[in-house]
Amino acid sequence: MAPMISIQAVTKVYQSSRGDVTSLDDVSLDVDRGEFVTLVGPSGCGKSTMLNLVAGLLEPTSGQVLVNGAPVSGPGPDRGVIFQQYALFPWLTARKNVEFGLRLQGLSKRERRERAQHYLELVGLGRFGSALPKELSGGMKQRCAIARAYAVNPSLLLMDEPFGALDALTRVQMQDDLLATWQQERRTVLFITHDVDEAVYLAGRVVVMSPHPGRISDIVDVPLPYPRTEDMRLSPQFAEIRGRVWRGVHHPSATSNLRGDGA
Ligand SMILES: Nc1ncnc2c1ncn2[C@@H]1O[C@H](COP(=O)(O)OP(=O)(O)OP(=O)(O)O)[C@@H](O)[C@H]1O
Repeated sequence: MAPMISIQAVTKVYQSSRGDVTSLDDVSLDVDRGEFVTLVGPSGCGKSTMLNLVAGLLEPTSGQVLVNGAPVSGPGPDRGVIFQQYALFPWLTARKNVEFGLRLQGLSKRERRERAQHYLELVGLGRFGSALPKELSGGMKQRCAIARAYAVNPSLLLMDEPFGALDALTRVQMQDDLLATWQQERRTVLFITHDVDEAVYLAGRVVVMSPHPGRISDIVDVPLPYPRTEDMRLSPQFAEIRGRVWRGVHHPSATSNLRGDGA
């Protein structure tokens, strides 16, 4: 079976007023169905560019991106995208926000309502369907955005720093909530973060990127089972994996020779 995502020798060059900027340089990556992969790296290493290429919001300069075996030629309902800013419609209730994407799928009013309720419950907002976004906390808004993305039943979730605007405690809670949701309805997830701890805690595989030009400098397996727990987060094994990812992010030249050695 084809991998869910196949990024094949992709280079992306932006034309800007300051000349050409090579954002991604000959990057290849396959992600299997049901995998949770995090992308981590310093600012400007091309994480968002990579996610937007998979989302179909950008086109590669060379190389190709396949989703489910087919070349990406634009956005589609098979891919749900969640950005740092919650992007909820402020004039719609939480339920109507979740229902919004379902209208395009031609579901009846009753089906839309049931599906929205199911996903609101899945993210712990079952009792907040009639609340407006301004009545929800930052974490609740982001859970609502996740419910909306899940409800359209995408096979792939693309998340660009979704917890970046949240305080540290809410963030940890959101990580557990997201993993719980993912374990129940296993979608493939590509998740961008600056936070090394978050990258390791969530992922089955961490892809470490380095900038100028953007490349993959290391790929680190996280062999910890799900569900992930606080004890795991505080374990020596976690510390060891985090150490390797940390070095990859902060001292990219030291780890770049690891690439491809399967270590
Ligand atoms: N529209 C654009 N025009 C010109 N250059 C761009 C454009 N978008 C991104 N870039 C450049 O491409 C490089 C990669 O940007 P990208 O946003 O993908 O990185 P990132 O790793 O997601 O960064 P951050 O973590 O800060 O969001 C950067 O050098 C950036 O300045």
